[in-house]
Amino acid sequence: MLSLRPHHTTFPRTSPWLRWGRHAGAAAPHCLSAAAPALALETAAGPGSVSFPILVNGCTGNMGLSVAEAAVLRGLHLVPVSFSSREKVKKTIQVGQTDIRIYGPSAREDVLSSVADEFPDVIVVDYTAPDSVNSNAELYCKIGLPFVMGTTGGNQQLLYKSVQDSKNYALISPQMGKQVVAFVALMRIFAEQFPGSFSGYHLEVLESHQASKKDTSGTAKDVIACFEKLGVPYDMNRMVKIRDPEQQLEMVGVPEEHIEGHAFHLYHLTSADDSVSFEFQHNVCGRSIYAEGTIDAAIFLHRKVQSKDSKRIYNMEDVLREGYMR
Ligand SMILES: NC(=O)C1=CN([C@@H]2O[C@H](COP(=O)(O)OP(=O)(O)OC[C@H]3O[C@@H](n4cnc5c(N)ncnc54)[C@H](O)[C@@H]3O)[C@@H](O)[C@H]2O)C=CC1
Ligand SMILES: O=C(O)C1=N[C@H](C(=O)O)C[C@H](O)C1
Repeated sequence: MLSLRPHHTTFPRTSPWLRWGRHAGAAAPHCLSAAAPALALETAAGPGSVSFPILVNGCTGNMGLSVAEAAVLRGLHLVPVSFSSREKVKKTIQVGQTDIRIYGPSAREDVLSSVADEFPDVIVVDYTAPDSVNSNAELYCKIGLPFVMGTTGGNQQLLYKSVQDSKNYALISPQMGKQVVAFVALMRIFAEQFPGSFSGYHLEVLESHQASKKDTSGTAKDVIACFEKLGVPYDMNRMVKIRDPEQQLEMVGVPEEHIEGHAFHLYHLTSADDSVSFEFQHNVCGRSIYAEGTIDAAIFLHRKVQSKDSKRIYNMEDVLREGYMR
């Protein structure tokens, strides 16, 4: 019998992830192993083939690098510049045949303006840090650079307002993994169809990410918003955030090779009298699902810009609805 009780701050011995963790051996084959060929990325582009310049901001980090590699594999033209939060950085990063020069913050506006002149059809992808979301977005909007914002956190209301006010094009999503996006969409439709249907239920949420993740899962926040509509209030401060590699190995069951890149989420609902329970999980090993989704998002946004679509702000559900769900 599951016994997730309110106000647990640590894992109870009977936590479903502890149970699940015992079967990690069975779960692991579903995850990409570290020895798998570099990303299971197709070289073919999505629906129809297309190529355009793409600038990936945050190439010094894990997601930025994965997206840059995926862009090359999908035949996009990688613009050879990216940025860092640190001023004194004399660095280049090689991705495929391209040497990407990394600039400090003071050069951002000049370099981006030159990029906009040289590559008028460029799409910018941002995978930086939560505290850079708003300032980066404001700059892209000021210069008129369409962007895909994969970075989570920041002030989301302000982010949307910046894009709206500038009439720039943007695709914003804390989750680029298309199958996970479809799951979140399902939860949203569920909540819209049956609001309040889980009134009286109790919700526990656990998320586990690599230790370097600074913020709380943006995806979990979106799913929780659906549970709230279903009638289950939730205090975000109660979310169990696991960043300790030992706990991830022993309790969560993350395969060792993915301790530095995983996103496991568990939502557990219990009825008031404990007689009914529901459990939802979405567990990702590695980053290929996000990198592939991000390239689809960039291709989608490029098409919207080229066709001068009147809608300016998109999310990943828009991408899926237009047939990019492969
Ligand atoms: N939308 C999605 O599907 C996903 C979103 N993310 C989000 O992407 C962001 C980055 O994640 P990771 O790559 O794992 O982090 P990371 O820490 O590996 O990389 C971030 C990089 O950005 C650099 N950076 C920080 N501020 C910057 C700035 N102002 N300008 C340029 N570069 C800057 C850092 O030096 C670092 O190299 C996080 O917010 C994370 O939550 C991560 C995975 C999937
Ligand atoms: O930082 C990550 O790794 C991830 N961040 C996104 C989020 O916060 O929802 C998506 C996924 O969980 C991976």
